[in-house]
Amino acid sequence: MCPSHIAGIGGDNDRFIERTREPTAMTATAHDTYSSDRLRFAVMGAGSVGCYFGTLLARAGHQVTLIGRPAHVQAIQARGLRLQTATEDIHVPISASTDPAAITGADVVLLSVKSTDTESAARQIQPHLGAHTLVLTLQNGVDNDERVRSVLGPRQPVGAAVVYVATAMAGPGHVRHYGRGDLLLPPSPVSERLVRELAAAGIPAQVSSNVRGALWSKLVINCAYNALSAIVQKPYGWLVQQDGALQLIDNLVAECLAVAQAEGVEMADDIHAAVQGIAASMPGQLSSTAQDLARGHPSEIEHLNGHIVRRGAALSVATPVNQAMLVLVRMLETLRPEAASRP
Ligand SMILES: NC(=O)C1=CN([C@@H]2O[C@H](COP(=O)(O)OP(=O)(O)OC[C@H]3O[C@@H](n4cnc5c(N)ncnc54)[C@H](OP(=O)(O)O)[C@@H]3O)[C@@H](O)[C@H]2O)C=CC1
Ligand SMILES: CC(C)(CO)C(=O)C(=O)O
Repeated sequence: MCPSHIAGIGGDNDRFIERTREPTAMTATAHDTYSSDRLRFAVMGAGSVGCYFGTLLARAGHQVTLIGRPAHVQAIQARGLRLQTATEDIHVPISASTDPAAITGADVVLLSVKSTDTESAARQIQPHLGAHTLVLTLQNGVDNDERVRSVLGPRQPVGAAVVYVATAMAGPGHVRHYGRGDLLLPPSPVSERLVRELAAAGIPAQVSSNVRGALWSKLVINCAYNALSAIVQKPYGWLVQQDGALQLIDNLVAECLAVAQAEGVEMADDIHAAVQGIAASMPGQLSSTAQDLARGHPSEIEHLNGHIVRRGAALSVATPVNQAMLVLVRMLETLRPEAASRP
């Protein structure tokens, strides 16, 4: 389901970008310094977020390699990546591979797997990273950068970005964009340059000294709505009209804020306004957790309400309402179609 508030779905005005460049695999170079030309990117996890940002960067002339699953890679190799937005529908030639070794030579790796796959993705790229290569997590959840660091070690540059976008894969090699598309980046030696080059590619970005607070704000929003929307398979506008739902959401938010405070997080936004704003601005939207459950995919719940419950337990903050959401979604996950068909 698309976030109908943000933008209409792009019309089918099939506008194709000419194949001015053949897709090229990233070439192995002595990769201990940033490229003096445009930064070279790799995307680990060519799903909707990675394909969206990767496509804009490739269109702007950056060398970009997508690492993804075979069906997406085959489609991208055959036809380029199809990006459909409210205003355009384009195919962009872009290098794609199923082999993580193809990231060799990247200055920046955009890690855009789901939070459930963070460590395994980090392990797969590790042998192919340059000493200077920045691994930037483009994920929901507040500890992906730490988890990547725990695999790659303290010497590898690693940072978390906050991703404000609404995208979905519509089919192999076909990404749909529904709204926004901006990034908040952590300070790093390459961040100012990244901001400039991202802007030139049509990706608004800012450097923030409080990415953690912004990630936590997103986490609180996710904890407020995602499980609830998943459990009843209903969009946010419907949820908030149900008797008692606003109180339940308030209770979820209060627990999250108590954990955040105990963690010493400086929240980046007026969180109550942000939580209310979601139902008002995305009334027709189902949460990503609801969509994952509906498709029989594992959800990121362990990194949303699950994170609050684990950190709450460690910090002696009670989180019974988040725990209820977590346990209910876990139960629904065990009932998902493929799980049910397993012996
Ligand atoms: N979509 C959105 O609008 C937004 C998403 N986010 C966050 O961004 C992150 C990415 O989300 P999204 O792009 O929607 O997720 P997707 O599931 O669309 O993309 C992740 C892709 O990575 C693939 N993948 C996982 N592990 C590997 C691997 N080792 N090698 C190759 N490919 C791999 C997955 O394949 P498979 O499914 O087969 O495992 C999947 O195709 C999430 O944390 C999400 O919460 C944040 C803001 C908005
Ligand atoms: C902001 C929100 C709640 C929008 O659906 C989201 O991030 C999600 O579904 O995971």
